[in-house]
Amino acid sequence: MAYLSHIKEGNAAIITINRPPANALSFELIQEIGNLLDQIEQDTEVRAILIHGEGRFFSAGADIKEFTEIDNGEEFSRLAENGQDVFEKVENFPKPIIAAIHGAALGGGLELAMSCHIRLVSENAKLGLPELQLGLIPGFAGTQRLPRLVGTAKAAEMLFTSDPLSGHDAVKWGLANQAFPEEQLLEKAKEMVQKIAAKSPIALKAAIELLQFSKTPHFYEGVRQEAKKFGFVFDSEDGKEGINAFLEKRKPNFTGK
Ligand SMILES: C/C=C/C(=O)SCCNC(=O)CCNC(=O)[C@H](O)C(C)(C)COP(=O)(O)OP(=O)(O)OC[C@H]1O[C@@H](n2cnc3c(N)ncnc32)[C@H](O)[C@@H]1OP(=O)(O)O
Repeated sequence: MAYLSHIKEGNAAIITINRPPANALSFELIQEIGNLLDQIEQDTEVRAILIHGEGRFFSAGADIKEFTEIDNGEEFSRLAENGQDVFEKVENFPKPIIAAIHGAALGGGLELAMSCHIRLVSENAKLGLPELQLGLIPGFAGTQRLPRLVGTAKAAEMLFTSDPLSGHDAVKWGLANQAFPEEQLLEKAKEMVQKIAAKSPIALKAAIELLQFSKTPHFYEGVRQEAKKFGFVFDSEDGKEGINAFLEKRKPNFTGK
């Protein structure tokens, strides 16, 4: 089943995520992102990429329904490592990737968006890492990428409260580059991707490689620790309670076990 499609417009590739109802990032969809990027990397006609979501949201995060198929924390840690690897490929991709975010980019959806080089948002979009609401923590490098963008204090507030930022506030905090009324977002994002695609692919690749040096060895150690702790919290009773509460559409009752 293909949840991603792409079309070429000039020297840009426009990727659409289409997995109703919420573009939740299933294991399969995350693999598809990696595979499609491998394909696009070889396509010399494509010099810049735009990724956006079909339907109501950019992406509401990892597929919480699939979490119930996972038996133990170790498997959950592997799920995190796999997502981290694909999103690292996104951030290291030799051609610029813009995320156009409407509706919501939550959890893994925001982690995907944060691994893109540029984020354009609709003013009313919701951007957040609400995993603690599920008794979990982010697992696709969100604990490391969010503070790089918004600072540690704001990242702590967003993690601890699970409250998302509006698109407007995401720009204020440096999480997004620019905000537009939702009906203009795609058009504005397409204008930007075409502007970037007109640049030298050699210079773009060099600029991306240089931007990666802002990631210190601590970033990679933090990402490794995140995957470990992602599995650890999954094994707690609170982790099960949070996931069940979401699926049963009720508030979780966390006991600290
Ligand atoms: C390592 C990474 C970890 C993670 O990413 S963990 C996941 C983090 N994400 C979240 O916790 C977000 C969860 N979703 C929500 O908070 C809400 O949803 C929204 C704010 C996105 C939308 O709310 P509303 O407009 O009231 O719609 P609705 O009825 O809640 O959702 C529509 C349908 O979409 C499904 N859905 C939403 N998010 C997810 C998801 N992350 N995984 C799987 N399904 C999801 C729902 O269940 C429902 O489906 P149905 O109509 O069949 O009841």
